[in-house]
Amino acid sequence: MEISINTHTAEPQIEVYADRPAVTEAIASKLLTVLSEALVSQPAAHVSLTGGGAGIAVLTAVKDLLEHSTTVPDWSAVHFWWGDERLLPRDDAERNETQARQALLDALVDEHGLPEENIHPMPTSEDAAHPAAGAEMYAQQLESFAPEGGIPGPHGPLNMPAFDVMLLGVGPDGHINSLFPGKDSLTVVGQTTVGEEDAPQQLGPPLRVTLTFDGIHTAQRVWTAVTGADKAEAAARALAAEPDVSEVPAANARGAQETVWHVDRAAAEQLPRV
Ligand SMILES: O=C(O)[C@H](O)[C@@H](O)[C@H](O)[C@H](O)COP(=O)(O)O
Repeated sequence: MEISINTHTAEPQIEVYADRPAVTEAIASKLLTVLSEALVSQPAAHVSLTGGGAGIAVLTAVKDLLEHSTTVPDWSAVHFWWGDERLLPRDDAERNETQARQALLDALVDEHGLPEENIHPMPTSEDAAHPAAGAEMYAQQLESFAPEGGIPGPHGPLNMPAFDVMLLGVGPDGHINSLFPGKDSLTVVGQTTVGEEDAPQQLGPPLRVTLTFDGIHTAQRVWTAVTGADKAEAAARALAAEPDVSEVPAANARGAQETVWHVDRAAAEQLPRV
């Protein structure tokens, strides 16, 4: 199964920072700016969140920045979605939703005017009996925020909101969201979400819901947060010339208008173009 990069998306730009705090502060600051600017000409802005250490650290950095930043979006017009989730009970500590609420979203709701209904978590194990059902439920939620006619994608229009920013972490094996090397989910086209029954054991709970590559590629901006020496090989493989996406899904972490890899020095160690 060889999968190529979707070349109708933006070539990756690489930004190297000293360490994880520098990566997460930079992303947090850009996020506040991009959302504020988007809301000048749009009624709403949509952000897709991710899990993992770096993804959650970005949210903590946003919360820290709120204390002294003068560039702050109108949170009542910002919607938060997820790129992947574990099919676990509501409030389970391993859910990306639970971690994101603790890191940032609870504070935005309690103190900064984010309406609870603007938070769009992926289904829990109470909501959906299995990942395929959860994926279908989330596809319907996404569809209810789709612009008329959907968003153009390489395999036809997709019914989902246009994400202004999609945050992604990258696993040491090169996965993004819950798109893991060698899995059938990588070949799914023309739909926004897919279920994963068998995430690699060492990466936590096996039952997942994830956006597809097509779903990721509709995002205007895709920003990765990649830190630590254990990510150096995955980053180098993803950013090498002509990678096989089925072996390193992160090679296809690309946005419609902008793709930025935010890496710290340790993760950049093996990059060909830095
Ligand atoms: O649900 C998840 O686990 C994530 O969405 C996953 O794709 C994560 O972003 C990577 O595994 C990187 O995680 P780290 O930043 O912890 O390495």
